[in-house]
Amino acid sequence: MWRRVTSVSHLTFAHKSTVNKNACTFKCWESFTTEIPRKEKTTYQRAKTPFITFVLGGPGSGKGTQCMKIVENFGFTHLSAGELLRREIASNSADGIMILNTIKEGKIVPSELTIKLIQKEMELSDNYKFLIDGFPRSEDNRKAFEQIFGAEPDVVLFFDCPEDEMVKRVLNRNQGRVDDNIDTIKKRLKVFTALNLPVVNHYLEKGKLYKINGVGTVDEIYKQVHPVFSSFHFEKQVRV
Ligand SMILES: Nc1ncnc2c1ncn2[C@@H]1O[C@H](COP(=O)(O)OP(=O)(O)O)[C@@H](O)[C@H]1O
Ligand SMILES: Nc1ccn([C@@H]2O[C@H](COP(=O)(O)OP(=O)(O)O)[C@@H](O)[C@H]2O)c(=O)n1
Ligand SMILES: [Mg+2]
Repeated sequence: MWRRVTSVSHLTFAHKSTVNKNACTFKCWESFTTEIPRKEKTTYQRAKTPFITFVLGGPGSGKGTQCMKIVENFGFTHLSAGELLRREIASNSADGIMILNTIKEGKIVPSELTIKLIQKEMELSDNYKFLIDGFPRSEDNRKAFEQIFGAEPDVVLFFDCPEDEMVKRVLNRNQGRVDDNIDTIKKRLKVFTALNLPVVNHYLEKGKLYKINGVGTVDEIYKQVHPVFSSFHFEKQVRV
């Protein structure tokens, strides 16, 4: 478990919101104080100011691979939206069949459902630095997140990779995923172009986007990623 040792004056991350400050003050407070063991609430949870990174890019662009390196180097908690949805399918939840069919078709699961899964993981975490990988995948995802969390990301990484390279990587991924076949990949690429690129452009206009060239070795790509995070001052943490 990680605990921040410096004192923090912000009780919520309302200061980051340009969307709905009241919603943020209320909803984020509520969000980070539910389902947390009582003794944690007053000390650590109050001090937590989330640092949110969205990780965008087409299927196979290397999001998950680079997230692992960011976790190793900067102590982020990695939340893959796709992984959370696959876990939901595996748990035989009421939404499982619908999620499975949506993923097989390369389409986007309703935003509220994905956000609920992300929010639950954030509540359960002792960390304050989050990599939200594969989200938002559409303007609807993005707007729903802003509405529910009342906050925007601090950083948005976008892995820019040519389609033929992404297809090659996905077909070699060998993780037994139902959507890693050529038919579904073609659909996912279409959905990516139509729905994800507007999100990329939104964050570009807001000055939050870090566009990374997704071609090269894993280490070559990480060399572009590392400076994005080393330019931020993260507060010291100690293990307790
Ligand atoms: N720079 C790279 N060069 C070659 N293969 C890569 C690179 N980065 C990741 N891969 C491989 O490509 C596949 C897709 O990478 P992944 O990180 O799962 O992408 P995404 O999460 O964007 O779909 C994986 O099998 C991974 O090991
Ligand atoms: N925000 C999200 C993320 C993923 N998904 C679904 O989950 C699938 C797999 O997402 P993923 O992020 O694991 O896929 P990769 O880009 O890592 O290959 C997507 O193609 C969508 O069908 C979604 O509906 N909404
Ligand atoms: Mg992935």
